[in-house]
Amino acid sequence: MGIQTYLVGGAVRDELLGLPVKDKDWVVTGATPEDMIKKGFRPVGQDFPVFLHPKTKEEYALARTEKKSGHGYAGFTFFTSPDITVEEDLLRRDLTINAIAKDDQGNLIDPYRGQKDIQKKLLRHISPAFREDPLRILRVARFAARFAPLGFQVADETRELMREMVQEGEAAWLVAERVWQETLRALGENDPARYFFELIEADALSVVMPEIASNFQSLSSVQAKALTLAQKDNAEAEIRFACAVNSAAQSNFDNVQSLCTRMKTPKQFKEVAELSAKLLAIWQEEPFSPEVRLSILQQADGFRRKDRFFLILRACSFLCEAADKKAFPKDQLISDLEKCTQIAVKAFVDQGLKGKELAEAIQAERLRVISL
Ligand SMILES: Nc1ccn([C@@H]2O[C@H](COP(=O)(O)OP(=O)(O)OP(=O)(O)O)[C@@H](O)[C@H]2O)c(=O)n1
Repeated sequence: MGIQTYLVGGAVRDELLGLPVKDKDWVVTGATPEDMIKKGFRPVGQDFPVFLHPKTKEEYALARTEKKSGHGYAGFTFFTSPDITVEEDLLRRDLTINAIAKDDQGNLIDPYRGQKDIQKKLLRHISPAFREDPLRILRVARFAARFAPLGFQVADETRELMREMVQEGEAAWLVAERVWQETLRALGENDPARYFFELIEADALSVVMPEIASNFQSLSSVQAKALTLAQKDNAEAEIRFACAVNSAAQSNFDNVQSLCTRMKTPKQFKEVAELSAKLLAIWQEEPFSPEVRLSILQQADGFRRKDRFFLILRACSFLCEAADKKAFPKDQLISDLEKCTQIAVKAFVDQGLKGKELAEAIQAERLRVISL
């Protein structure tokens, strides 16, 4: 038989979909780790049968079978041997469309009918082994978010299986950091709201992100609409996140805070989400006087954190638009900020003002310029 190399996974899928191919993953059959090292490949990690190509640095994995040995994501043992066929390797994978291989002659090896599912636009699991990895619940939701605009749907039986896994408590084993990683990737997809809807369909959102489960109960929720507006405007991930987690409820601040802390989201995501919720509440509840506008600039630290302030303002705008509320006064606040930043602080210092006095004088001047 000798050593055979196959292109697998996302690269083959994307090629068949006519999409640009990003990462190329390869599977090698008929080889031992020693064979790979002799050919100049570099092993990745200690006991994982994955190697980097000496030139391209692409990943070459020895064909393997996997077996679950515990709960959640940690418990996996795998078995690798030169006898394992590419078909056996494909069987352990998640979705049929991800389980097509291409040999070096260009022939497709498609034992689980991935091409047919590409035609039918179905995200369908390959075998009951799908349930061995709860992360796949999130992956399916993420692939739905990516491919929904191409007309893809999750197959009924896969939805059913995902629901069963959640009922059996499998989703509860997902560590928060993994949930965040998948969620961040999903936020960048073409239909990010679909990710949350698929998790609702599987009854998984209330397990992995209970703090925001109520935000996606309806397809036309404000959060879903805001998230879609943000995506259409190519908005940054922080803005998309702020749209997804926002809620008019008073308990929202605590919810966002606990969600971000639990998932260990980067600081900027937490701050943009919290501050946009805060600014919206101020704007909705108080008259939009120069004093309130100045207080908004200060509370959001717009003077020092201008880039972050713009993210917050855009998140607020999408949320207001989605709620059919009057437009958020983004341009007004930007203009206020510009006027304030033009104040020559030096003139006050030159007058001999210091400390509290200086701060008060600048404050008064800021209020004066934005009231003009
Ligand atoms: N929990 C997982 C992770 C990965 N895979 C398999 O490993 C391949 C490579 O995984 P990955 O690079 O994460 O995904 P891609 O399908 O390449 O998708 P992306 O375009 O998002 O990288 C997948 O196609 C799938 O066959 C899997 O079955 N189960």
